[in-house]
Amino acid sequence: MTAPVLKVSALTKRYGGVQALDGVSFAIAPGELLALIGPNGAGKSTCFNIVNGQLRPDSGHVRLIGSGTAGRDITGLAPRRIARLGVGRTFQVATVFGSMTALENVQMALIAARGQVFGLWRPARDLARQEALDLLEQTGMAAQAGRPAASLAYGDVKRLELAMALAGEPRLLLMDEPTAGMSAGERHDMIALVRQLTRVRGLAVLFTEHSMDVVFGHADRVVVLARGRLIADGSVEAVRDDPAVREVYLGGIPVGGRNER
Ligand SMILES: Nc1ncnc2c1ncn2[C@@H]1O[C@H](COP(=O)(O)OP(=O)(O)OP(=O)(O)O)[C@@H](O)[C@H]1O
Repeated sequence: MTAPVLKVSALTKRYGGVQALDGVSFAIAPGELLALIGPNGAGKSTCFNIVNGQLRPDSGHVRLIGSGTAGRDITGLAPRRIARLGVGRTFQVATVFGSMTALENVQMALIAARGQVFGLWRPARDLARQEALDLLEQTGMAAQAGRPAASLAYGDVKRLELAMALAGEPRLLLMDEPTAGMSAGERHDMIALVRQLTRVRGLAVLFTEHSMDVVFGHADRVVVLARGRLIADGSVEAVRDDPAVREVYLGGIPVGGRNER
């Protein structure tokens, strides 16, 4: 693997009597599309929330690695600080402002990412306009720029959310079930777009996903959690054929052999 952008080492997290994470370690490289999968309750959300600072692990570390550095320990930093260091996130339920247009939503995201302040001498509608249009173009949303977000189709809202996440110029993007609620065609289009963005921008994407067709059709690598433990980390082919994955994750059913959870 090329030098990673992020490394998690020996993460553990317990909620009362539940061991949600138990010594989980993996890394992700620039330009890589890495799927984090596992059955319900495996620890995926806990892992995400630790990486972006919403949760503090009981032990273990998250390191963000810059070019030529051994890595900055970001464990337990506030989510806002982690975001500013280059870790973005999209959520299962999209977070856009319905009454604002798609363009205004992305402008807001750009302004917020830069910590810019509205000036009385300059109308807000002009701020970051071209950059916002560029991001809408990159996410296939240029034609929808002037439409209120509330009037957009579901798949387009998810694209808009992606454009907004890119406004922070992340080096790593965490995507929580990016294709949840989509039809098979929409799922394919969405993940193909994400795939393209990883290639063009050198962006690393860590995503959780229940649709096995998305994971095994598009990911570069797959990390599998089961009851808080990492049971596999490898290529799509290696993970699909891994007996431990078949047994623990899908009870012996060939992984990727069905489309839905
Ligand atoms: N706040 C909490 N308090 C107590 N237990 C929790 C809490 N959050 C998660 N858990 C438990 O920790 C374990 C891991 O949960 P987590 O949500 O990380 O799994 P997941 O893989 O994201 O599951 P899903 O696919 O269902 O979203 C589960 O057993 C869950 O019930």
